[in-house]
Amino acid sequence: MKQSQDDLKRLAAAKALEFVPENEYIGIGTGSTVNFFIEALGKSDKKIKGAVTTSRKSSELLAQYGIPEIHANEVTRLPVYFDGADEVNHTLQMIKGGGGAHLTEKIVARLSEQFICLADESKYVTRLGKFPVAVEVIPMARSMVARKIVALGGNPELRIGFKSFNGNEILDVSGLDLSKPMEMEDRLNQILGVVENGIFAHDTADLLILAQQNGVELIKPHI
Ligand SMILES: O=C(CO)[C@H](O)[C@H](O)COP(=O)(O)O
Repeated sequence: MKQSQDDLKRLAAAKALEFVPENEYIGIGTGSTVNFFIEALGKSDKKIKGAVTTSRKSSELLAQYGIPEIHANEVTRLPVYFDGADEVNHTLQMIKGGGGAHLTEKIVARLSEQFICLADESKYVTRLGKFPVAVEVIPMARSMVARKIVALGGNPELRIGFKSFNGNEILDVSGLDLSKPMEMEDRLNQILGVVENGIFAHDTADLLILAQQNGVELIKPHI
């Protein structure tokens, strides 16, 4: 029987437990795949010291499972960070930010020695760019930033009713040319008023746990 997308997310989350180090702090991202991971971790007998998280939702879930939380400013490094993605390509560059948490996610990813991405097969793509790029903006610069993004070839749409963890707004941008993801990540971030965007071309994953209909595959970046 065909497994649902949620079944596959659960499978990736369960496999990820094998990579959780005991007695360490770890980084934990945001999203439905990560929710399954937190649940699996909470129900397992793995003992970690605690986790740095990237959203209120993940914090709440950690608390629900009795997993201690530690603030990012209290650690100098994390051995590993677990998170999902909206798209991931064969070099393990990603588009993230569907949940609007890409700024905190990039910070925790950069604090971590290893990034393990958990995804169902629908996320694995040969070319990034179908999923809109989330661009977090300072509210008063929103229109100015939107005009610059149009000049870059993108179509920005305000995410209505959404505020980021830091009180900023999100523009979801479709139509960008992501044939050179690093360049676009940098160009977007150079616009005054942009806080951070959801292209993870510099902060690639080190390992992808990909759940597919025929099983879970561990994928390293193909350079
Ligand atoms: O980047 C993210 C949140 O900002 C998530 O990792 C991404 O949106 C994937 O979410 P899901 O696991 O719900 O499919």
